[in-house]
Amino acid sequence: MSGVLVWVSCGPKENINSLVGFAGRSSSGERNQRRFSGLSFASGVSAFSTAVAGDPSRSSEERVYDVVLKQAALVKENKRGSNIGVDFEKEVGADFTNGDLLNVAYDRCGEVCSEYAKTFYLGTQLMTSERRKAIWAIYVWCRRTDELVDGPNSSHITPGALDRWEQRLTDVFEGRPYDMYDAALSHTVSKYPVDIQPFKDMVEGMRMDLRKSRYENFDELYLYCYYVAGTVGLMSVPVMGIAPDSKASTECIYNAALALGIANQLTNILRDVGEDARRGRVYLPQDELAKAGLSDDDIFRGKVTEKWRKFMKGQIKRARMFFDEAEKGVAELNSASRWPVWASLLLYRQILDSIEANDYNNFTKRAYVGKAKKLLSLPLAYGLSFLGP
Ligand SMILES: CC(C)=CCC/C(C)=C/CC/C(C)=C/CC/C(C)=C/[C@@H]1[C@@H](COP(=O)(O)OP(=O)(O)O)[C@]1(C)CC/C=C(\C)CC/C=C(\C)CCC=C(C)C
Ligand SMILES: [Mn+2]
Repeated sequence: MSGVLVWVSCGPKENINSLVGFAGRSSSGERNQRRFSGLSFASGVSAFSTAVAGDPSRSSEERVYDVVLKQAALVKENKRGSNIGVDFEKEVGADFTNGDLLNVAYDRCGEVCSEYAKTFYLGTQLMTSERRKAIWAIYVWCRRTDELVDGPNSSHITPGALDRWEQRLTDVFEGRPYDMYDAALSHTVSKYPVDIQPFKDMVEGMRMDLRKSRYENFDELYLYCYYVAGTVGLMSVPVMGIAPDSKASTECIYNAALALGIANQLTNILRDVGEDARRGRVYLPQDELAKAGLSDDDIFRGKVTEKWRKFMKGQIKRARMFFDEAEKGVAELNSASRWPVWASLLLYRQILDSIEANDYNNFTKRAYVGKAKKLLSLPLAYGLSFLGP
């Protein structure tokens, strides 16, 4: 690995092996079927750069960390969170400067959110109304983007369609929304220091899903997880806000946000092994499978063996390490934003417990968190949200 990566953690300094490299790669140094179909495509293609591109000799972790530093710097420049971006009133077409229409647009985002992510929607109720609306707008954009490759029309999605979606994103950021949901996002990005890069990177993740169905090693998988989920953390922090009395560095808070996205996506992958295999997809790192004496065929066969249990234990351990890293940052967020974050963290984390309770049968049994456990997690999250910096 080239260079030494100094990872900024919000917690007490500790010397853990790289979360990325625990399964064999060298340590990176000190670490401190409800579908949303509201899609329409705009025309127009342009040339796109891969946001987290650059020197392929550098690890994904290093390249993604550059993005974390850049995002943190942007928010810092803006003194951790007032307004930058385009002047919405000036830039956006007359229709959407109408406050009523804008409220309708945000309400629509809220409706989508409550339909697709009920618990999360509930969690946003504690946030201030402005922040809540902005998080809904971001949620809807992410959901629509994900639907491009995961939704009912996914078989028709081409790289060209993703290019057009990315062009449309640029238009949204420049104050030219195409529809109501876009208008809400245009407004959000004009009010909060939200940068376009994590959004572009999520589109890049969708491109990756189109062209790739195997991951050679964890470095490749890490990049995918950043693209499709770590980005969500980076998009959300500028809206959720940082506690005024937080002494933590902005980098460490972004790092925790990234970790939560990665942890969620790894959990998603472990939960969906059987489902993904039936679609011909194996997200698990090929080199780690081989090291465990396993292959794609074992996954397609779907038999829980001792080898599989052992392998899964390692994968679950790694996902938990990312959750631990994320936990260190939640207290640093603005107090009203902590509840939804704790709720999503606790609920997603319990999916890992459920995989264990299913004796690692993630081929034919879907791990889920039952209603009772969900209900218990919400007051627990509420209690935890009082823990400040
Ligand atoms: C407050 C809060 C939790 C905010 C996040 C809200 C938001 C903008 C969510 C968007 C989620 C979304 C639709 C992402 C698109 C890609 C995708 C679907 C990723 C998977 C999510 C789980 O969805 P689901 O279980 O429905 O998956 P299926 O499509 O059905 O397979 C992901 C696994 C990733 C979601 C990632 C997050 C929610 C990251 C959250 C991180 C933060 C909010 C940062 C918190 C800050 C600190 C400091 C810890
Ligand atoms: Mn999905």
